[in-house]
Amino acid sequence: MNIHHDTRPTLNLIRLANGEGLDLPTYESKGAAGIDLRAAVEEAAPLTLLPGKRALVPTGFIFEIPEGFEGQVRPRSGLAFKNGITCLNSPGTVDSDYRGEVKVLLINLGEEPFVISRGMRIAQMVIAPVTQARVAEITAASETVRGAGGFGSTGV
Ligand SMILES: O=c1ccn([C@H]2C[C@H](O)[C@@H](COP(=O)(O)OP(=O)(O)OP(=O)(O)O)O2)c(=O)[nH]1
Ligand SMILES: [Mg+2]
Repeated sequence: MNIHHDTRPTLNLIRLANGEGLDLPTYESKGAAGIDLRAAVEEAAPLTLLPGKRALVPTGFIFEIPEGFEGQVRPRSGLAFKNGITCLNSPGTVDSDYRGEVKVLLINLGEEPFVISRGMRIAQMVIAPVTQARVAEITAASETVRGAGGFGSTGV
């Protein structure tokens, strides 16, 4: 007998009033890395993002990111390629202790106005493990071959 345990961490979602009727955010293909996030703007009031402008777009859900993980809010490449729409703070960080609505900070880097309608898939969230380091102040850095060289110090 084969017993398969689902070892994936659980992502609890809480639907907010503005998320009523929206599809549950989900992986759109079997191997998708990100969960697509949908715009919870009002049906009757699509959001027009003018060139160069930004907007914080609601998703209609609280995501309870499991402890030891983060949610990375990333752009969708199709919107970026076709319309110049991206996430200004990419990748956005959703902390595991955040209990507010997940929002997406979109910016229009294209040349045309972009209309965001209710339910449009505007970004994706990748659930990724994080390590919290123990922070310790010391007085001198240890020596390495690289030393302070950076920002192209090894050539092109
Ligand atoms: O794209 C994003 C980025 C952040 N957040 C939420 C979840 C995250 O846990 C919280 C804080 O984000 P961050 O730490 O990046 O922003 P901050 O400017 O440091 O705000 P805070 O002082 O609240 O930590 O805002 C989103 O909903 N979407
Ligand atoms: Mg912060």
